[in-house]
Amino acid sequence: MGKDEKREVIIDVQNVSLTYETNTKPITALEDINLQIKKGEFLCVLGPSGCGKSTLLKIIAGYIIPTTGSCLMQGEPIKGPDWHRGVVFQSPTLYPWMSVRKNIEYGPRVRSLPQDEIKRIGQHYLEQVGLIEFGDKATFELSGGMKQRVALARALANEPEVILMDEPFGALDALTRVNMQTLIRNIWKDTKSTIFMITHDIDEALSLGTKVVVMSKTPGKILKEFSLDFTYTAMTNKNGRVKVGEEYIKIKEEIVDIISQ
Ligand SMILES: Nc1ncnc2c1ncn2[C@@H]1O[C@H](COP(=O)(O)OP(=O)(O)OP(=O)(O)O)[C@@H](O)[C@H]1O
Repeated sequence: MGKDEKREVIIDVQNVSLTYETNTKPITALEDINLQIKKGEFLCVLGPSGCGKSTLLKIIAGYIIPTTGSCLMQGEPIKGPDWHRGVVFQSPTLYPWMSVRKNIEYGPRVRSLPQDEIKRIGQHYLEQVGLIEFGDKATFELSGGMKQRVALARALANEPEVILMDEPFGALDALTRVNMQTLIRNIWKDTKSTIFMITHDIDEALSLGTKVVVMSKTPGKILKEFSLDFTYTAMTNKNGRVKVGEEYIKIKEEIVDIISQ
């Protein structure tokens, strides 16, 4: 038995299908999805455009309820959004009238935590995403990568059990993207959090994920799950990057074949 098999299941997606009712005809976005996310896992989801990745994330987040099947968090049905599941989207939805620090402190403030605890959390996550000098800036003064770091810190500030990310680095330039990947890997390692991340980038999935799930084109089904450890090699590599060897290339080619079927 591998170490992942012994871990506690946090999210359990059981026989989930989702059909959107539209003005013309119903659209079945997901069909019979079964997926378990275990504590401490970094799960990356890959699949062709429109295969239902965001729909699956929205079900786990509690934004939409499956048409059939169920989605459980620690054994309880997910009935709506909850701060135990932090969400980060491709375009950061920050509050422009609040400073960077206030954006990060937003969740703890809404949860009415004590003032000194709110300040401590704000400071801690500003530091963690490397924005300590930008706490008093307005969010419109930041670059795209910095905004995304604020969005990440804002999600982390609730210390959620699970972080759900939908293409979080999709709008960033290549260099910022690599830096963000290193940042998220380090945060995942330091906070021992559980991450569910959608990406279109196979290299990103392979270099971050401890598990990579590949979905079919619409209606989305899970075609294959890969358990990986490339992300651990990046942590020990001096340059912080994954070593691209024979095994990596073999898996990447297999994923390309599956996605382009
Ligand atoms: N609110 C909605 N109403 C109707 N159809 C929808 C809705 N949201 C998504 N769909 C449809 O459901 C299918 C899955 O969409 P979804 O956004 O989940 O896919 P995706 O894999 O995340 O796509 P992409 O990779 O392009 O972001 C698509 O056919 C899409 O058009």
